[in-house]
Amino acid sequence: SYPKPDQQPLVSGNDLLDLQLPMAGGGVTSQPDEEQAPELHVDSSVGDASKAPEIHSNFPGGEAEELGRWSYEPVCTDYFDVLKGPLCVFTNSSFSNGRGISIFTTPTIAAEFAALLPFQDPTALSSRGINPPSETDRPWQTKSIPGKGIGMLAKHQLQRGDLVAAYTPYLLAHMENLLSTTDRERYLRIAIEQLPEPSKAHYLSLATIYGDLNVVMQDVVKANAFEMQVGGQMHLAVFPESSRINHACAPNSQYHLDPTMLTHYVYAARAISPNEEITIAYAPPLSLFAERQDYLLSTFHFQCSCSRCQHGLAGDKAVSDILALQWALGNWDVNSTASVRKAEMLVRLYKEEGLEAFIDTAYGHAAFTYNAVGSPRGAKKYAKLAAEAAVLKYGHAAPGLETWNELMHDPERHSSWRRRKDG
Ligand SMILES: C[S@@+](CC[C@H](N)C(=O)[O-])C[C@H]1O[C@@H](n2cnc3c(N)ncnc32)[C@H](O)[C@@H]1O
Repeated sequence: SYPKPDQQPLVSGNDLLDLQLPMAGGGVTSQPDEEQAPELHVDSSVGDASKAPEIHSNFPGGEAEELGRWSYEPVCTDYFDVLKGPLCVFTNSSFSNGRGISIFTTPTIAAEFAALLPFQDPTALSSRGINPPSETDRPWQTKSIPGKGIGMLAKHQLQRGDLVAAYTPYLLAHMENLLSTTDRERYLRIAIEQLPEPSKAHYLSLATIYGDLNVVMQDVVKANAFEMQVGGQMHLAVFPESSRINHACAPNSQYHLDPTMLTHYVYAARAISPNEEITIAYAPPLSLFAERQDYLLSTFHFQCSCSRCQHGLAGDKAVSDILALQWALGNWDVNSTASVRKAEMLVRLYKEEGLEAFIDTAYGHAAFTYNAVGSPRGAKKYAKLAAEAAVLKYGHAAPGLETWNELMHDPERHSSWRRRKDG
């Protein structure tokens, strides 16, 4: 069956700050949860800094060669039983031609980071077009947008599938709830201070939610971080260039993260005109108007006035129609009302609602539905589209690719073949 397409939410569900900051607010940004993909069912308060513990280095081992790949001796917290180690700041200033990277994590996980290709091969990122150094190599520029702060605009025409941005983070921070806000701020400050000067200044120029200088390092994380899992542990990552991409409920772009390359990719999900704003979804696209508004207001402190939100409650009809169609198409019981007409309607609704960034779900349902009524032509067509859409959304390790391949090349062998009598 086609595995669940969890969408990487923009910044994530960690409650850094939330437990301890005296302000109201939601969690660190989280990428919108994706609607379940088709599945074939056969049967502290911000305290006085003087009270913060002395920061000391207790990096286990500490041998020169062990430290060699980090530009500074790691600065560590006390040992945490639950982590089986301390949390330390690891900085590599020469990472990606002097862009730099700081990681706040355990020494064990830091060793896993250090084993990744971008740390091992200095050309691994540049040879793949990641972190392009020159502005002329970028298809985007930034501009102040009324009511939204800074935004990212297309410099020229882009087509669906075109790469918009591919960048590594300046900061990766273990998603823990062990430190007080004050202590965490001290370590994150060291992480940012140790970056090369332009990167540090770039980090500090990014948007914040609260605007409280006492917690500015975490505030930037809250407004800009995405979740990235490395070493079996979720980390929050700040990708400064892509951080300028504002939200829309019908976004023209989609992003995914590749933890092996430590890279955040953004692709055009539909045609984008020159000077059009590039947008991604911070909120789950198939949630209702009020739910999206609540989420964006509580988590990011802004009121969304995007095209879908301007339709307000009227747009909810399309959401419930989409959900109802997906439910019907995912029902494999004998009494199912699934049909190719419904599958085509689902694809059309995704396009009409501007949800091309999430259309893999609709294409997947259509591929199964055509195959289930014994139409290999329709199954192949939609399996190909589902595969392309899944790669755009998840990258080359997208879930379900094997299924789409099988349906593309040998639909009759797939368990959905002729599973429904008529369409
Ligand atoms: C990741 S940043 C995006 C870039 C940001 N505009 C900047 O100036 O750097 C997230 C913040 O941008 C603003 N933002 C993003 N999308 C928005 C939208 N659709 N309408 C209004 N503000 C938005 C909010 O202040 C949000 O907390």
